[in-house]
Amino acid sequence: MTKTLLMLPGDGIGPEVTAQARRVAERLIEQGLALDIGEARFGGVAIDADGMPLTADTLTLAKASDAVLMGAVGGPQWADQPYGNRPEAGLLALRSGMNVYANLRPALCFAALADASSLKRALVEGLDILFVRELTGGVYFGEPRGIETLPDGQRRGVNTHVYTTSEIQRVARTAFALARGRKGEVVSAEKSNVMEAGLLWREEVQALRDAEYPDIRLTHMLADNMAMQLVKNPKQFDVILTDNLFGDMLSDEAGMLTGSLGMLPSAAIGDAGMPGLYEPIHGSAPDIAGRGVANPSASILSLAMALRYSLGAPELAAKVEAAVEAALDGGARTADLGGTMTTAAMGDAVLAHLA
Ligand SMILES: NC(=O)C1=CN([C@@H]2O[C@H](COP(=O)(O)OP(=O)(O)OC[C@H]3O[C@@H](n4cnc5c(N)ncnc54)[C@H](O)[C@@H]3O)[C@@H](O)[C@H]2O)C=CC1
Ligand SMILES: CC(C)CC(=O)C(=O)O
Ligand SMILES: [Mg+2]
Repeated sequence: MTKTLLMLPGDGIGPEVTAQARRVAERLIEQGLALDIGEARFGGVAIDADGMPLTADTLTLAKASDAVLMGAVGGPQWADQPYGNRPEAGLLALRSGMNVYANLRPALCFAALADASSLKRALVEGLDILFVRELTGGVYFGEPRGIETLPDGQRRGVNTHVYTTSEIQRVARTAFALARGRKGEVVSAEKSNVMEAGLLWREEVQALRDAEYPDIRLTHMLADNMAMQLVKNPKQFDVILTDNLFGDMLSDEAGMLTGSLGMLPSAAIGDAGMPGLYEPIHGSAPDIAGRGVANPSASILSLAMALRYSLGAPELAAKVEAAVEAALDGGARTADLGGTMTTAAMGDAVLAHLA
């Protein structure tokens, strides 16, 4: 049966990198993949055209698709929007609306890029970490939130870091299940020493492991220590389970271990059979947008994750990943990787291995 992919290119470098992922998807369609590709406005461009970053129609389309491939949203043009109408608020609403609570962020160091990392080759060669980040709860979503003016004239900004048992359990189940197909190890990161929500996280993850996944080796690590351990000895980690905020920061840090933030894809998934949301972990990169120099690898690798987790084509996912690896082995490099290739030339280099 023909599957459907909704593309949401978004802002900044989003349209530039998703254009290359689209070329890859179109090549696979030429080769027999049964896939319909649609596209909709999302983020800042949707604010400009429709007055809001995520219209009800776009959310309906996303939920009716098998997979959504998002570019990136945000930029200085929309900095004066009311907070709840910013491009980034649209992304939070999309994640929440699709109920994609588990964000898989693989940090894989391709052999050809071991010298592109800011760490020494020996520390990153063969690196293969899978972050499982909680995506629809925690401090990005907790209530109350806002900025208020106090009686004495000071202003007070409030966000609430909050988790419930079920929110912790469902993402932890995803991490444990994925760990069974890897090394059977999970390290869970929180700040249980200073945050009650972190203590609850630790207790619930441990209880779930004891009750349902006794075969998994679970350890707990405070998130600040993990930030340090990731640059000291990143290969000690296999699956990392963490919350929305710490997962956001720790996975960007891991991006540099692999050579560039422009290499890291992600998959946001929910309950079995529901559509997934796929996106690079990077943002809209206003500093390089419009110049055609962004690295499209993370977007192409996000398409591969969509093929694996939502489009029923794991063999094509592996084929796309192998094509990216072959392009890198052949010397293909955008500026972030120390090269001079344009975004489109990098796309060409990947397509050359998908003949
Ligand atoms: N998922 C999303 O849509 C996200 C959106 N954002 C938004 O993006 C905007 C910019 O945020 P920043 O903090 O600058 O983070 P960013 O991830 O956009 O950029 C950080 C740095 O990495 C570089 N970079 C990122 N992706 C790259 C790529 N594919 N190729 C080469 N270089 C790349 C950028 O040029 C920049 O120097 C903000 O409005 C932010 O809110 C940030 C993160 C995620
Ligand atoms: C809502 C996003 C802009 C947050 C973020 O940086 C991310 O999810 O990686
Ligand atoms: Mg981020």
